[in-house]
Amino acid sequence: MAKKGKGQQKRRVEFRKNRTQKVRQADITKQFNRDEFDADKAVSRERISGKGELTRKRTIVGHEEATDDDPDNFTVHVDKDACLQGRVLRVQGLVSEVEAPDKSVYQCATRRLLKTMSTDVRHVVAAGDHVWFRPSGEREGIIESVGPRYGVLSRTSRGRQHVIVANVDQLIIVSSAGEPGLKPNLIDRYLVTAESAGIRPIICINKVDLVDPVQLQTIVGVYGGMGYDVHLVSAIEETGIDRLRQSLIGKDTVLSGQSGVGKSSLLNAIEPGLNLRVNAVSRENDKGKHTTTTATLIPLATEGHVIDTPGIRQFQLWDIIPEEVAGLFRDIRPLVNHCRFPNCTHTHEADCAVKDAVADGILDTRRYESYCQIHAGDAA
Ligand SMILES: Nc1nc2c(ncn2[C@@H]2O[C@H](COP(=O)(O)OP(=O)(O)OP(=O)(O)O)[C@@H](O)[C@H]2O)c(=O)[nH]1
Ligand SMILES: [Zn+2]
Repeated sequence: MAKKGKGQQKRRVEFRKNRTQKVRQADITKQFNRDEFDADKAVSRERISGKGELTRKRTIVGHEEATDDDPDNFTVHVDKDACLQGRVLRVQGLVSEVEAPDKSVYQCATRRLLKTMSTDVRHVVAAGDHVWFRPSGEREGIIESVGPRYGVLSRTSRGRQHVIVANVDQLIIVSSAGEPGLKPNLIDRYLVTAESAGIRPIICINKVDLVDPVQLQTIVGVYGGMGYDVHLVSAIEETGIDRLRQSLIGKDTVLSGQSGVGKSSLLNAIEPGLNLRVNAVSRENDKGKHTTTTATLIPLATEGHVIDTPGIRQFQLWDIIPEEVAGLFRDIRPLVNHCRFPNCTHTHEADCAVKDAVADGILDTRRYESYCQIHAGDAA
């Protein structure tokens, strides 16, 4: 018996040694491919309800390239000479506010044919959509076609995907170095949400004037090492603001983070008056019935928009199932294929490459703990 036990132990040690080698060879950082956030892919993720499986699927509603006689594939012919291209700034009931190329805003209804195509999305038109619309009357129009979507923030209600905002380029995760103190686990939650939606996350640590920069080295190292952009800024002292402002140009950006971290102060520092416009929209939303879901794109002076909704500012993880979480952690994803069990949850199993990576100092312990919390569905 004792002999067999020893043999087994030896095999395990061998197995682990081989695997550690393979993992090191894989060179984790190489796999953090920024091209994933390439807008061209126009891909959104959809869950096959009940099975916990994921497929990647193009969400195309009324794609412009197609013809009327092809009703099954969500295609509509658009007379481009009579229509304008625009961007939906927000949707309120049946009316969409659409920004034309000359920046004027049209109040648009939606063509009935498009509405009948609404099968797997609750609303045919969502804030952020790229549309073709036919102008009519005084700054009014009809939306004729909706372009493919990427970077979709959505939630599922009663088995249907409810798009809150589409075509978001990036999510700025705002946290603060002090008052309130840094909460890396909360940053991890936002990262998981962004990764799941295919939106490029940017980590912004505000109020660096309150701490010794040395205190932030570890966290900057961990996230920077994974390929994330990390900005250390102070809205009050205006440090790092120029670089942050640059990253917003020509992009559609959602800003989120806990209350009090300085989101409003940062918006003020980036562009005077921007925060006032955001606040005006928030106040207006508060009056409406759909407080948590009415997203609004607010144009920036330098092209691009910031997107604000009270619901998105402090949003929680949406629609993420436990089995998905490891794949959304950039530092854990390359390890999972090396676990002994294909359905390893990386929490209690033997011969788990993720746990071994923590023990070997390859994976940051705090990140692993964060994974365990999110996997267990614990609140931040
Ligand atoms: N020391 C320091 N304080 C800051 C900085 N930025 C903002 N603050 C202060 O932090 C507090 C909160 O700032 P806000 O900009 O209102 O924070 P917010 O994230 O918009 O908060 P909510 O509107 O509640 O979501 C205010 O008292 C600001 O003056 C900074 O860079 N350094
Ligand atoms: Zn494992």
